[in-house]
Amino acid sequence: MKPVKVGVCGLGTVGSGTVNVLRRNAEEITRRTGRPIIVEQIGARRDNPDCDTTGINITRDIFDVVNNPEIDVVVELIGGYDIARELVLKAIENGKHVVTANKALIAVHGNEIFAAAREQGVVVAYEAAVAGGIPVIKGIREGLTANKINWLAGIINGTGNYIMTQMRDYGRDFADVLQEAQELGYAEADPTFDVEGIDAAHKLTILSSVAFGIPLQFDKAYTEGISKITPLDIEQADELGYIIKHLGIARRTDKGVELRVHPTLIPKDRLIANVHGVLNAVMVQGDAVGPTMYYGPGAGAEPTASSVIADIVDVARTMNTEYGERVPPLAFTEESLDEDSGILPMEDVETAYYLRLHAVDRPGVLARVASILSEKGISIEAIIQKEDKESEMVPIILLTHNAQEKLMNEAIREIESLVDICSEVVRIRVESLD
Ligand SMILES: NC(=O)C1=CN([C@@H]2O[C@H](COP(=O)(O)OP(=O)(O)OC[C@H]3O[C@@H](n4cnc5c(N)ncnc54)[C@H](O)[C@@H]3O)[C@@H](O)[C@H]2O)C=CC1
Ligand SMILES: N[C@@H](CC=O)C(=O)O
Ligand code: NA
Repeated sequence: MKPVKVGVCGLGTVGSGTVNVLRRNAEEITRRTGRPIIVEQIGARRDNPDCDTTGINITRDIFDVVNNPEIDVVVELIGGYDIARELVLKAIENGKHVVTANKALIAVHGNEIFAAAREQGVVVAYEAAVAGGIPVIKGIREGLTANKINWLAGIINGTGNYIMTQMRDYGRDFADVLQEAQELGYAEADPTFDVEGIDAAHKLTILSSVAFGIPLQFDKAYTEGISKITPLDIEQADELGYIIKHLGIARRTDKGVELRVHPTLIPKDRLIANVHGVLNAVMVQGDAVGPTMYYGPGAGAEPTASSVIADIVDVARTMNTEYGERVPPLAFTEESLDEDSGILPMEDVETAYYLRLHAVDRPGVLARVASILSEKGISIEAIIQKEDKESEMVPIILLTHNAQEKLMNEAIREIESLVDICSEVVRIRVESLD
């Protein structure tokens, strides 16, 4: 059968992984696809020593690839927002199918890109954009199609999980581990995207759309990173029976959709609490199936290539069908996307909290803190007051029951204004995930 001709734009970590795996497993892939998939052209600023490109046409201008009439599928692996958007829109205009690993692009410009793809009748596939090698988009979009999905929660940034695991298990320094994650090819070009939760928010935005059938709304996601997590909080959480993980959480409530990324205490006995290193996991709760979890490598050259190539194969299988016969890009038909389903402001979210205060060791401090919380209707589940014979200051750890974020913000402001409280209150949200 006629081969499918692919043009790869960007020959960094994922680009080289994709070319290497496509070539190494060519025979196996053809046995599945029924037709060969060949790399016709690569657009790259420079050669990559990790990738043998012998016999492949290389151009330094990625727009040569989208304008090449021979090419059926453009694979966008340059990353970033602006040039990637221009490249993908041009490819679509030229009638090419597109495969991308770029979550920033899909989360921010996806609504525009999918509309353009529909207009042209082409596919834009993005499995690699969420949780690297885990086929979670396919899992939700196709495998869970019978379900009303109520919530999902995931460890969806490999770099962040790798850093937190290395810090907790080996006491390593944050900056050292981040540098290692960059060398391993896990981190984004701008690693603050990983550390400050922006990358996770991109992925959560995409997951919420395919799970709930809502337009992509990255600008409404609440985002908090991992840079403020301290060894002391990791230790205290452990004593209370919890582990701290950086989670993306999307939940449908009567008031709107929660879309939030932040460090979270989760009970140590949950399966997802044991997902460490560069591994990712996404829990998805469907009304028919119940709880499910998708687990595997969240970053890295070949794991990500695995998803990119799965998308290329999907395109190869469906490129000769009508647009309406294919799985819609966001799982729900475009007409049925719920435009009115608002994202809940963070102040309206309800969750439980871990609070750590530093107080002067004087009688009555704890009572005053408890009274502030109680006036806001926030009830306390557990308190640990540490003794420190060498200091007048003591750490106090509180676990609360569910409370509205707005009321918790007010309570924290009042607690911080007490004369016996010596520093900012540390607040980490707590989720039971059951
Ligand atoms: N590294 C990973 O584990 C994963 C990365 N991704 C996504 O995959 C995409 C690529 O990521 P990586 O391969 O890690 O990045 P990378 O930085 O290793 O590779 C990007 C390559 O694109 C090239 N490039 C950028 N702009 C270009 C232009 N205008 N013309 C020609 N070449 C250009 C760069 O020189 C670089 O070689 C990004 O969107 C990233 O978010 C997704 C999942 C996992
Ligand atoms: N930088 C990302 C790469 C995969 O999406 C991560 O670390 O998860
Ligand atoms: Na994936």
